[in-house]
Amino acid sequence: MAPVVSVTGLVKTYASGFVALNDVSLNIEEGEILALLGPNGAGKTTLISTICGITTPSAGRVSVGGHDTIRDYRAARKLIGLVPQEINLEPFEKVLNTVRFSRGLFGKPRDDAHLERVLRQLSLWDKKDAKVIELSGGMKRRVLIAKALSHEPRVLFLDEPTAGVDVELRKDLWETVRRLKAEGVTIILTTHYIEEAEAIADRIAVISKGDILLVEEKAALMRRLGRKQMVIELQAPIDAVPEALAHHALETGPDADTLIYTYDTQRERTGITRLLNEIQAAGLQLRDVQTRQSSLEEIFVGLVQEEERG
Ligand SMILES: Nc1ncnc2c1ncn2[C@@H]1O[C@H](COP(=O)(O)OP(=O)(O)OP(=O)(O)O)[C@@H](O)[C@H]1O
Repeated sequence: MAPVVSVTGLVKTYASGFVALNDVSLNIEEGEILALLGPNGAGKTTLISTICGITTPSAGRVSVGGHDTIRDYRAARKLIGLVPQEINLEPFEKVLNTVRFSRGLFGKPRDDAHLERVLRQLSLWDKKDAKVIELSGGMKRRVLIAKALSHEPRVLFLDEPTAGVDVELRKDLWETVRRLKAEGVTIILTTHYIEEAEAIADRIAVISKGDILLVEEKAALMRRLGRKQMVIELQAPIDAVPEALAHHALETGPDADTLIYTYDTQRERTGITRLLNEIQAAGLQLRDVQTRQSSLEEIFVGLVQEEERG
């Protein structure tokens, strides 16, 4: 199946001469949730704006639903919903009107039943007659999402949708994103909350200094780059790791009563059985053993640091 969004050799050099996107190529499949992760200034917003046809590329091409975003701008733009990072709403307009107006901008016929569904999904229906200025920050962000969904887009871009949104509402937004995916909408989101990407994305793209460092299925990425740690609690603190265990590259925990063993789950042998046997042979008594998987956050920080070191 052809990708719903196809980005090829995209370069964006701003008038200042700054290269914000450096030969970016990326395919986005219909119906997936792709999280775009990257540090501040990496180029996430520039990439989204260029795909949405708001920023003109310096080189390369983008197509959405098979329509070139420059030659066939209107057809491409009709398929796209964009929730921008900045809240740019008319303060004295009523919620329903502002959403209805957005739909009209795309030349779609009036469909109040659709708008009611969208506003109800976003828990905004009881605010439909409120003026934007009367809403809280989280509600305004949901109005932005309602506007972006007003013309029934096939591809929805969310640029940091949960910035400044409380935990409860963030969970509600994730739920909305999942529901949209179930309806077949393709979703691309940027976020600084890595647990958000971990929770809802199918694939992760990491961008740094205008380059895409990787695009990979989340589960595969975590398997490939993830490490596991075994935390071994001892009955009593130790002064140092016994000589007999030195070849295991163990670390000691802060209270010297834990040993931390980092291993690669991809390897055929993890070395766990041997380690536990040798711990027993060294005369150490165990209190408890736990394992933990490194998080996407640790993987992400590692990747970006590697890139920075060049
Ligand atoms: N209009 C512009 N003119 C010149 N430089 C710009 C312009 N817009 C963005 N930039 C620069 O391009 C780089 C990428 O910015 P962009 O907003 O795409 O990053 P981002 O990854 O979305 O960052 P953040 O996480 O902070 O939102 C930054 O260094 C920024 O200063």
